[in-house]
Amino acid sequence: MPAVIRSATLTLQPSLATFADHSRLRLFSGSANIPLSQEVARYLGIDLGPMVRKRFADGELYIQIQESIRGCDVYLIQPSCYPVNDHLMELLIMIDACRRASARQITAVIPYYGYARADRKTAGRESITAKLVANLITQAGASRILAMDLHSDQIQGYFDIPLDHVYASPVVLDYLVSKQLSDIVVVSPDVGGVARARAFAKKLNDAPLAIIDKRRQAHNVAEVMNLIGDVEGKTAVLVDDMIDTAGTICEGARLLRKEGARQVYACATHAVFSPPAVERLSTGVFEEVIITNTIPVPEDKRFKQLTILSVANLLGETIWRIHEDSSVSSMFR
Ligand SMILES: Nc1ncnc2c1ncn2[C@@H]1O[C@H](COP(=O)(O)O)[C@@H](O)[C@H]1O
Ligand SMILES: O=P(O)(O)OC[C@H]1O[C@H](OP(=O)(O)OP(=O)(O)O)[C@H](O)[C@@H]1O
Repeated sequence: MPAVIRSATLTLQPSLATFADHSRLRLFSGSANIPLSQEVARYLGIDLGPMVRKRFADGELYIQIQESIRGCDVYLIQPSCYPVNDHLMELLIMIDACRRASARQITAVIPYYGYARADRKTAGRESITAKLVANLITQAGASRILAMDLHSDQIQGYFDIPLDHVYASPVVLDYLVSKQLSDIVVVSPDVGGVARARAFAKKLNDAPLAIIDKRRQAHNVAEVMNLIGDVEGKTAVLVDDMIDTAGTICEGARLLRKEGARQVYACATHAVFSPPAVERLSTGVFEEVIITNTIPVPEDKRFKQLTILSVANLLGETIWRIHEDSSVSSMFR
């Protein structure tokens, strides 16, 4: 089922485009999301750097950068999405290869940060894997990180190297505004997402906010309890960082319908889409499911109500600003 893929309206400032000095800027893509990397490269007006990536007979990975990057500022684009361990290892090997090739600065561009939900101990004898991953990336030789919509803010502090954290919300808001929806109520599908939903509501002319009280009795099992706020007769816009098995967002949508919402939209940055997400999302409970391309969505995971928005321009602009030592936060004001 073809989904609509839309690019953000964001464009390079002409002055930057005209006088762009790309001589020290190098962009390489891991294998996790090559179409996104190509779009970012297009935005920046450069080619992706040549790199050999292959597997030995025993499954071990081999990476070789195929041009000199001595003294260069290198940007490595790799979301650590499924299969997370392979993509993470690939990123680590790419960083190591760049470090040993005398790159001046290595920025790991991680549009989706896997293992982010293991960001604290929720029970005894657990790992804080999000911190372990931060240690691995830093130890491999990254000098800075560019991440998008991290599951929780504390992950920023897991890195002792500079981290730029950007939001996909301008792209999603742009699209939502273009739909001219009326009587919107922004809904957080759980208490953990309230700050994100509140910021979203503020940008939608201070739309009212509702909150769902979600519990998890077991991993990957979402149970919604109560709704705080009024959705009767309104257009409910559920906002989340990711859709994994879609339990959270679908249980939430069902509750909103039960409480009288006229229509329900789902907005999430990261389309993790583990089974049975697609079956759950395509039942018709949603008017539209709006996600971005931080994680590639293969054809067989696309459905009628799905809209994919591109964050490539946003990432490209951020990379340019980092490279130029100009403000990143001013993009979001
Ligand atoms: N990748 C994961 N998928 C599902 N659940 C996960 C994953 N990594 C960690 N978790 C568990 O999620 C909760 C997070 O706790 P909250 O209170 O909802 O923030 C925790 O039980 C993790 O073990
Ligand atoms: O599609 P699903 O399989 O339901 O998973 C996605 C949900 O899981 C995460 O929240 P989490 O349960 O970790 O709660 P939190 O936001 O309160 O940390 C995430 O923020 C989504 O809400």
